[in-house]
Amino acid sequence: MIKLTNLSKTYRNNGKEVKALQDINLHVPKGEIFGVIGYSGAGKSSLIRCVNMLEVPDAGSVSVNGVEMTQLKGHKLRQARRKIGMIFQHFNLLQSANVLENVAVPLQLGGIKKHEAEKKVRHLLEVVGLSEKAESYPQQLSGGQKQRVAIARALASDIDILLCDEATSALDPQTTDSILDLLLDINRKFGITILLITHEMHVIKKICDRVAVLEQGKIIEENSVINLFTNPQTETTRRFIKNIIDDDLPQSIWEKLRQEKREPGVVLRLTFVGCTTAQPMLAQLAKEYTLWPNILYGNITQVKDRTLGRLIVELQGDNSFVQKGIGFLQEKGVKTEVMEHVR
Ligand SMILES: Nc1ncnc2c1ncn2[C@@H]1O[C@H](COP(=O)(O)OP(=O)(O)OP(=O)(O)O)[C@@H](O)[C@H]1O
Repeated sequence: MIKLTNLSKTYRNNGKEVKALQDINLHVPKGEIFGVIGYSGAGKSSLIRCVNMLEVPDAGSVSVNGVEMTQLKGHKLRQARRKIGMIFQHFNLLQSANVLENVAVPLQLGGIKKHEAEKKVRHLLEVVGLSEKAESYPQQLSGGQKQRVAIARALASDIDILLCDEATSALDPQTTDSILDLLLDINRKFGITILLITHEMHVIKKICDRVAVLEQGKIIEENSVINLFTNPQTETTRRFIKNIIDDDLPQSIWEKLRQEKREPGVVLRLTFVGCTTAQPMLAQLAKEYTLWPNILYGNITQVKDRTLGRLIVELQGDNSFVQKGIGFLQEKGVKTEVMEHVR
């Protein structure tokens, strides 16, 4: 649906060059929610704005629904853009127009009759949960309500694709979640493909199917979200994940483990996906391998519709049994990392 191939964008100001995007390759299939995450200045805005040609790339291809966007101009470009909605961090609503009029803007531009437009707008306001606010003006709305208006306005054009440019960055955590739920809802109900950019891993974790990590204009990692969480490849990704799942032990516990006279063993980080709970496996380790699992940390979280569990356990016992125990866990599909050997 969206295919970026060898995309590059360099800004040139007063003889200075900034390479904002370098050789980007990305494919977003129809119906998917795809997230691009990166720190400030990574090139996220440049990337998303190249999809609808708000920013024109210097090189490479932008194919949307099989149409090469870089080749379009004038009327043809406007026509292609009509199928690509966009929402922004600061909502971009007309302050002098009420909610109804704001949502009706694309319909008026499309020449739809007033009473038909109003019927459609009222339906869309119902979809985004804002029927009560049809006559209100933007300054009378909360941030979350303003974003709902912007989403309804995007939907008014019967879009195939929605681009979300840091759409929840100005909102508090609770409102962020309600807007993310709405995005998930319209993705499922209308089959709209969503490409979003964000600097918050929470956004990726809650609604995205796949994710690309952008750093200094380059994609340094791309994966399904669950695989990114279970098997991050770069330090940047690990840092993003650590912001929401901090699964290292506090220094005081490490010190205690190192100072106390203990049986030899290992400290393991276990990662398991799905509804498997680690508990029976730990009981089995004790029973079958005469190991003593000591749980030091535990966390279960939701990654879109999958469950991701993390445990840090100390396994005490004979080394050959420890190795067999690790083999047993791996056979059961549990990712096992040795954090430290305790002697
Ligand atoms: N119009 C411009 N002229 C010159 N440089 C620009 C322009 N727009 C962006 N840049 C530069 O390009 C790089 C990428 O910027 P971009 O806004 O795409 O990153 P970003 O990841 O979206 O950052 P942020 O999260 O802070 O918005 C940055 O170094 C930025 O300073």
